[in-house]
Amino acid sequence: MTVHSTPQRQPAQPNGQQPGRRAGVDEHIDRLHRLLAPVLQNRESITLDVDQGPGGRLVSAAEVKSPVPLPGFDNSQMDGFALRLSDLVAAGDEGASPRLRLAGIVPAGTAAAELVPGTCQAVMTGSPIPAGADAVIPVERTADGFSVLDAHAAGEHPFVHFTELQDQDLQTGRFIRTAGSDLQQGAVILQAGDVMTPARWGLLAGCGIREITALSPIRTLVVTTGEEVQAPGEPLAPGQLYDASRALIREACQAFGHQVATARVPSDEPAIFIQTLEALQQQHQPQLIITAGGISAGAYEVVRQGLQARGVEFGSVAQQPGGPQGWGRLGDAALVAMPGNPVSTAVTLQVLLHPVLAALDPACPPQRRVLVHTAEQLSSPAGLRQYRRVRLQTPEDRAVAEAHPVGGPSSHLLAHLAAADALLELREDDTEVPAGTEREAILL
Ligand SMILES: Nc1nc2c(c(=O)[nH]1)N[C@H]1C(S)=C(S)[C@@H](COP(=O)(O)OP(=O)(O)OC[C@H]3O[C@@H](n4cnc5c(N)ncnc54)[C@H](O)[C@@H]3O)O[C@H]1N2
Ligand code: MOO
Repeated sequence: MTVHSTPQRQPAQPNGQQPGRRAGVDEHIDRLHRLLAPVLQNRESITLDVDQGPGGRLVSAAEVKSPVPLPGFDNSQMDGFALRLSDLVAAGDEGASPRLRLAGIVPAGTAAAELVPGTCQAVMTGSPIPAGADAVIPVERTADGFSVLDAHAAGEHPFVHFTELQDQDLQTGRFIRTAGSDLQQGAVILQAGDVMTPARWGLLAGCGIREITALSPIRTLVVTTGEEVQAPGEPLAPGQLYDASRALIREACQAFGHQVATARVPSDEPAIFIQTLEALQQQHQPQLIITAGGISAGAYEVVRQGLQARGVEFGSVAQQPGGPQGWGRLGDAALVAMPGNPVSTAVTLQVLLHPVLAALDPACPPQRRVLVHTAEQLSSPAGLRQYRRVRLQTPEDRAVAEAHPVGGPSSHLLAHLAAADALLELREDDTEVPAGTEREAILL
């Protein structure tokens, strides 16, 4: 959505942040948890067509039991001949290689006739096992292979000569996949809260189930702001830049399992911002609203100016990047106002929001943390938890990866963020961190 800016912009009143009072990172995570928990408490469910598949990360809303066993019937694991082992043993009694008459052919997808004693039937992988047969001998263990099928088709009843049989070929049940050996009829195949993996979709379809109910994905509305920010592809006037954060937040939230709508409000006029935001909220009915930009100490802080009057709080978190933060309710939705620098936005998503969503939403994959060793000497401001963009490399003789910084700590270094594979977490009391120090990193 595009809204034209007003020619005269109103400077913001002095920053609403409490000077000197910074919340700790964990304290702010708790705060976001308290904000989001009631909003995400009663999730709606949706009905999904198993054969179509909606895509995305979804979670089952109810238990599902299988109406059928798997396999659904005894069937062959090999292309070969179904027979009764006692017939085979009897046929080889004289020491000669045993032979049995071919009495029928069972293509996959057809019903098998009962096995006549002293005969065998040709079966393909997946063919039903004729009643009375107790093993399948693979076609490779016969003298003439499936050429005997031609003779059978011509109306003859040729012998099948079995050769090079070994002890394991003569085990009862050999190469028969019995009904229910994978799954019993009535067994629970999905619990409420299970994440829908490709194999689970396959299992539902394999059990012939047409519909399931899933938790409705969290609806998230992403709104980027700032008169200087333009949509990719538009011409840039002096001082303007492209909207990187909308794509960045959209993809992160989709990876969290959300259904995402996005908009850009290129107006630094708080009244226009609020009006547009309310229209978007009405249109998309989001449970979570994420804004980016316009919250710090500048003269034109459209998000803070607009939302403070609606009870949204703004303050500082003792982390870098991502210090300035806003949080609150806007009607039925929880709102998280993220700082505008793209790396600050990314750190807010990964460090502050992700653990809260992972705790509250079974569709959200967990944050992945690993222990690493710093590859070089680093410095960090006292009192802040600093997140450095790093590449992880594990030397051949080590078990723990080394974290190599990618660029400096500044929050505009988007290309460096894109080149990193983790956020190295330096602690509040870290000031000079020697190479080889063990710390945690969050995988991106
Ligand atoms: N005097 C102070 N100045 C600043 C402070 C402070 O405490 N005192 N905090 C700094 C920190 S830390 C951050 S982070 C930023 C946060 O600022 P805002 O949230 O108000 O964001 P903006 O000013 O709107 O933008 C900051 C920066 O990011 C660019 N931007 C914004 N939106 C996008 C987007 N969608 N895609 C790409 N880039 C975007 C914008 O052009 C600015 O360069 O404030 C510091 N200043
Ligand atoms: O805390 Mo800001 O996010 O560094 O640039």
